[in-house]
Amino acid sequence: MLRAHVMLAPRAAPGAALLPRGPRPSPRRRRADLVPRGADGGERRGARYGLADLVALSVASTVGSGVFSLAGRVASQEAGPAVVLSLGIGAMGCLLSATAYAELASRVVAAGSVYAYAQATGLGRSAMAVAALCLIVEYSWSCAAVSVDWSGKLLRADFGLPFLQVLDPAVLLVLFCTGLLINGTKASRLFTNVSTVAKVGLILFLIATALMAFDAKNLQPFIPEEYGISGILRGAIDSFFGFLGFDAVCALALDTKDARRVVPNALFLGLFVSGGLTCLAGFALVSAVPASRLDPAAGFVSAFEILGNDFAAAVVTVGELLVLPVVAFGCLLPLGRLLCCLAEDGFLPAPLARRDASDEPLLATLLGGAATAICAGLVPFEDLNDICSAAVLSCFILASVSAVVSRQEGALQEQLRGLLAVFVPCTFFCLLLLSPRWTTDTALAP
Ligand SMILES: NC(=[NH2+])NCCC[C@H](N)C(=O)O
Repeated sequence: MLRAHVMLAPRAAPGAALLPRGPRPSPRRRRADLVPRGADGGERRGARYGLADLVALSVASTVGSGVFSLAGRVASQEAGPAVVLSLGIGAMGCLLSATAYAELASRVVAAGSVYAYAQATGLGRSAMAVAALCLIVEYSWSCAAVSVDWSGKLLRADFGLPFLQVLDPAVLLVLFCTGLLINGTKASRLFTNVSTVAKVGLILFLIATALMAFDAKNLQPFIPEEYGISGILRGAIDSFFGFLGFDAVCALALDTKDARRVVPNALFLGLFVSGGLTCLAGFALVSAVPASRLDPAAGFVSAFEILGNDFAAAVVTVGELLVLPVVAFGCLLPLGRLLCCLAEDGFLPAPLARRDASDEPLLATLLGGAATAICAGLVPFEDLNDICSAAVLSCFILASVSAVVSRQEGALQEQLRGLLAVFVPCTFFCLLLLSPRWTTDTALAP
């Protein structure tokens, strides 16, 4: 039997005190507040994450291919110096979805992200099932895709490590991330924070080094004739992947102090930092060398080679390998919590809902890690990428419709729910059918 994990409740219910301060919500929205069952506002005992941790996690799981692969690729093949506009449009698209996530996260404290939002707004079991499936695919397959991409870079760098001939580095990375998660919050938080600081440091180094070679001539013409506006928009679609991952923080709501305030703030702050760094890196790249001379597969490395700065090129090659694993980790972290939440609701076998002494979903994390390692070892990269993109888009659609439905009342809300019970699954299957056509050969092909 399905056990309601979150539910609609009147404003006076326990937990309402945790609603964010600031401008008072309109009376209409106040009546539709969504609060989790339980008198503690939904937080688990010993909620351990704060704003800085969540922003670090958001940047950790978001900043990656946008800087290291997509900026160079879009600049050299689709938009020229106007790559900055492509990146900006991609970031704006994610920011719009982030507003829906933030509104819901300020009203629902649960580990299930879009799944919990669909549940709390009463979208019905089919929408909840689609949400759960999309989230599992998003977390697990994007972790596998990032690991496969990282493994390709490692093998190309050819450090002469004999055991890499036998063991697949992508599988090893997923197992490493799983091991860290099992080790508990302390190890995970340390790894995330240290890797994020290193990643931000590396990107600031890239930006500063590239800007030192700034030449305004490289930005002329800003929109090359052969690419035009359509090139900028194609580039925006490709760069979209570079901004995904910001929603990972929603899955940590139960582990966060004052989640209703902290999670929405972390969503925006994380996306601002990630978006700002990625756009600035794109600008620095095309201002340092002519976009047409960049190697689409090796963005910054090729730029520094053209500039004759071998030291910077070596720093990027090694630095990228060191800081990318945290992107895979950021994808895997929410997966165990989601599986645990699904088990609590009766969608998955009950043992998966078990938590260890420090309240970590041990079995669910192990299962999620093992399944992801198998995907990383067996599924071709393009398939991972296509299905993952379809799943993420479905999650964004679900978050937006949940936000819209939760603002309505009475008969209109009922009608919308009925409509969406059909619309959501249909959209998901259409996206699945269409995905190979519009995402193959985009983003991170190794
Ligand atoms: N939850 C996700 N979809 N994660 C994928 C994150 C990928 C990350 N933005 C990158 O460019 O490497």
